[in-house]
Amino acid sequence: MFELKVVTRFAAAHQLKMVGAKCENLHGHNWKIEVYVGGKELNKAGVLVDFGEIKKYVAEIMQQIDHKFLNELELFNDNIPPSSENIALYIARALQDKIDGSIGDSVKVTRVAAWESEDACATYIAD
Ligand SMILES: Nc1nc2c(c(=O)[nH]1)N=C([C@H](O)[C@H](O)COP(=O)(O)OP(=O)(O)OP(=O)(O)O)CN2
Ligand SMILES: [Zn+2]
Repeated sequence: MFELKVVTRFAAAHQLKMVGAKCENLHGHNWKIEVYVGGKELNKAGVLVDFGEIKKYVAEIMQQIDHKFLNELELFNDNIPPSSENIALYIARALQDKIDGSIGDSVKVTRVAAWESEDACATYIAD
């Protein structure tokens, strides 16, 4: 098994109702996102998938959330609040959709880590 990692960043605002009172106030973060994809077979170029292809898809996904008020996006709601956990889950699903539609099922998103500060990170690990 091979695993690749691509790192990106986005800035956004959010409010979270279910955690400490401080987080109920409108505030923002500069999230650092680590995306991992894995697979067993290398192509003729000797790579699992071109880093550039994954970077392109991740950049497209970032456009949906960068510099947005996340609570107002259709991606999130009261049942799916824009926590770092749900942000990681959204990115994982959106990236897998793009991979399925282009590369095929030889490459899977294995993990997405969403760092909302230097010392706090939520990771979604695919089944
Ligand atoms: N499991 C999660 N816990 C929290 C999340 C989250 O997404 N998943 N998010 C928040 C809020 O976004 C909040 O803005 C962060 O609060 P906090 O951790 O307190 O951030 P600080 O940088 O201010 O850290 P201090 O240690 O309080 O200085 C909260 N929890
Ligand atoms: Zn926050």
